[in-house]
Amino acid sequence: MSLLHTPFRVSNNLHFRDSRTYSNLLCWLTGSLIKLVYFSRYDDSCRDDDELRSQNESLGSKSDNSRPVLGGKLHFAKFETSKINDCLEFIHSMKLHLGGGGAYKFADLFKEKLSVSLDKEDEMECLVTGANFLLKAVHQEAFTYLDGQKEFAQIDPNDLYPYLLVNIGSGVSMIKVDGDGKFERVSGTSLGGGTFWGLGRLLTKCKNFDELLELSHQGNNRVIDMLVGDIYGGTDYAKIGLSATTIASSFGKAISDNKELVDYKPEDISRSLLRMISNNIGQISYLNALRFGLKRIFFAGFFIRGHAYTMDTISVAVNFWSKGEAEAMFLRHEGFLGALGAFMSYEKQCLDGLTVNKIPQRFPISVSSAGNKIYCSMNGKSNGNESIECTVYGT
Ligand SMILES: Nc1ncnc2c1ncn2[C@@H]1O[C@H](COP(=O)(O)OP(=O)(O)OP(=O)(O)O)[C@@H](O)[C@H]1O
Ligand SMILES: CC(C)(CO)[C@@H](O)C(=O)NCCC(=O)O
Repeated sequence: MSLLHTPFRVSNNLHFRDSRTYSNLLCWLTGSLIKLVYFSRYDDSCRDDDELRSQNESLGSKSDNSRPVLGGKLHFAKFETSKINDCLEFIHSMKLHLGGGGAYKFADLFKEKLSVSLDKEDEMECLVTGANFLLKAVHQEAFTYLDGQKEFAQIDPNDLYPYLLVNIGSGVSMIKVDGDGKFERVSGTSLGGGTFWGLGRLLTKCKNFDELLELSHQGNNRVIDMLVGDIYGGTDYAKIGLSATTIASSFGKAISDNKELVDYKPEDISRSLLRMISNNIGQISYLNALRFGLKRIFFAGFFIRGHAYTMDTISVAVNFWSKGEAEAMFLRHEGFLGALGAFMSYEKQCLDGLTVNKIPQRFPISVSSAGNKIYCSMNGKSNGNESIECTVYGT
């Protein structure tokens, strides 16, 4: 694991009752994006402990009157790694940096600008911890997406395992998850989000990822991809189950056309590229699910960005190859699994006996993590900068 791909944790000292705003920052520095997860407590004047405790109890979660309680929110934010200074400025302006421990790639910068050091965490372990936490504790976290239809999945926390977690970051990791802390990275591919963004940047001259993604909306992949119909005179190859519109060869038309790069529209290139990467990931994921008899596949990572065409392509690939047997699911907090997992592991190590409690607004879900009860509810829009409302019980 290169230092650039090392997840870090910036942790401050924890204060209960004696500070009005309590914040605990998790900073996840990997390939392309820096993810931040931090907890901020409500202003004491807005909600008091009794109010939070009774709110939780009225919604079905038990609390212990003898333990201090903090109400607040888990916040999510991301920055491009190249904009590390914006990130540092943000951490500084939000005063998230007080305290800390550890060190690596950006260690000197963090030390110099914020006077904090960084701890190293295991990437796969954090991804799995984050995924398990979200799937068990957060209402409407997982959803299916097919033919433009988004449907939230009802996940029974007692019937979650086993599943395949596919994290699509710069590269792709496929992890078979069997329980809390029980997992195996069974496969991966280097053709991931970095490939889409890297090749896309070179081929279209797009200046940022969002622009490239936006272009793909308007493109037509048939201009560049060679379809079965292009090979079989416009007809299906029904005997082997291929329709005329199936892609026979991604970018295949570029070899036969007497065209140069400038003759292709950037939007068509972007569309073909997105389809190629998404299809390939969907197919490899399904094959791995098949290998281990896994019915559920959860796709995460910032490559997805809640983008309709990406999700649709992955879903179609899983559906096609599994003949409808397996299902692709996506996560609202797709890009924050590692950061959240590191946050959870921080709790395990440093906040012995601490309980994070959800303020369940309508659908309380109780989940046991490291012996603690966790309850969570969501605010804000999916996959952007949003927050999860929490109450925290100290020992
Ligand atoms: N604003 C953005 N800037 C750059 N890439 C973005 C952006 N938004 C989404 N992406 C996509 O997200 C990918 C990175 O995803 P993510 O942050 O989950 O993984 P990573 O941590 O960089 O990579 P890995 O997991 O391989 O270490 C990029 O390769 C790109 O495809
Ligand atoms: C190397 C990591 C784990 C770093 O996040 C990721 O980029 C990845 O899973 N890449 C794919 C490597 C492979 O299995 O071919």
